[in-house]
Amino acid sequence: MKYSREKLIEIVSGQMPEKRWQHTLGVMHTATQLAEKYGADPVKADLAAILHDVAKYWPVQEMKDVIEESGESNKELLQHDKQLWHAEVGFIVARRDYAVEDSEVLNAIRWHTSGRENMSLLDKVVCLADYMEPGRDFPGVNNIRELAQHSLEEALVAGFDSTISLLLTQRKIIYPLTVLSRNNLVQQLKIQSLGGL
Ligand SMILES: Nc1ncnc2c1ncn2[C@@H]1O[C@H](COP(=O)(O)OP(=O)(O)O)[C@@H](O)[C@H]1O
Repeated sequence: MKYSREKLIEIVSGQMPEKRWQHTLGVMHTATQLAEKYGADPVKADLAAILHDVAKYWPVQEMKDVIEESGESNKELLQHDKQLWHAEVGFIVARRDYAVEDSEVLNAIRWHTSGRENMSLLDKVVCLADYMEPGRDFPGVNNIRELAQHSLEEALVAGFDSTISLLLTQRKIIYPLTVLSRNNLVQQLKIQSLGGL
């Protein structure tokens, strides 16, 4: 890491409006709690949470340039909704500008919006914290918070289902990885329930 936590917070908070920074503070708090509850590393959860939306308010062209110029980015993402780009850009700049080297942290930033198949424990913690931090208010958020008290996977499926349902009502294109991620979690839950028989 290039900066102290305090300095990192100062730099990242300066790149977004106050409201989005309040959301980030909520994600930091919730991600740390979830990490402690489910056995992920709370320090890594906190760092990924600080950086997860770092690029959210970057100009679209700057996000596009970063994705196009990076040797490690998924260029196919540029064919999909711009709203998805900030996670990939966050993943790239976390290493490039802030010298974050931990691949678990980098991946949790990268997959926090779309999810992916076989999400790591830290991916799940950060993605779920993004859905349910205290400042979130959307239909179904309380159900997600309740499910999170006993299962990361149950809560995340409810989170992805709410995103997918909203996109359906808006007749938007669904990024396929989110569907794969959701199905994979449902599969994990099936296996867990068979194990418990
Ligand atoms: N799987 C997806 N496919 C297409 N668009 C998506 C998908 N997931 C999220 N989005 C879009 O990206 C936006 C931002 O997602 P996210 O970063 O999780 O939310 P927020 O801005 O509320 O933190 C969503 O409101 C939605 O419009």
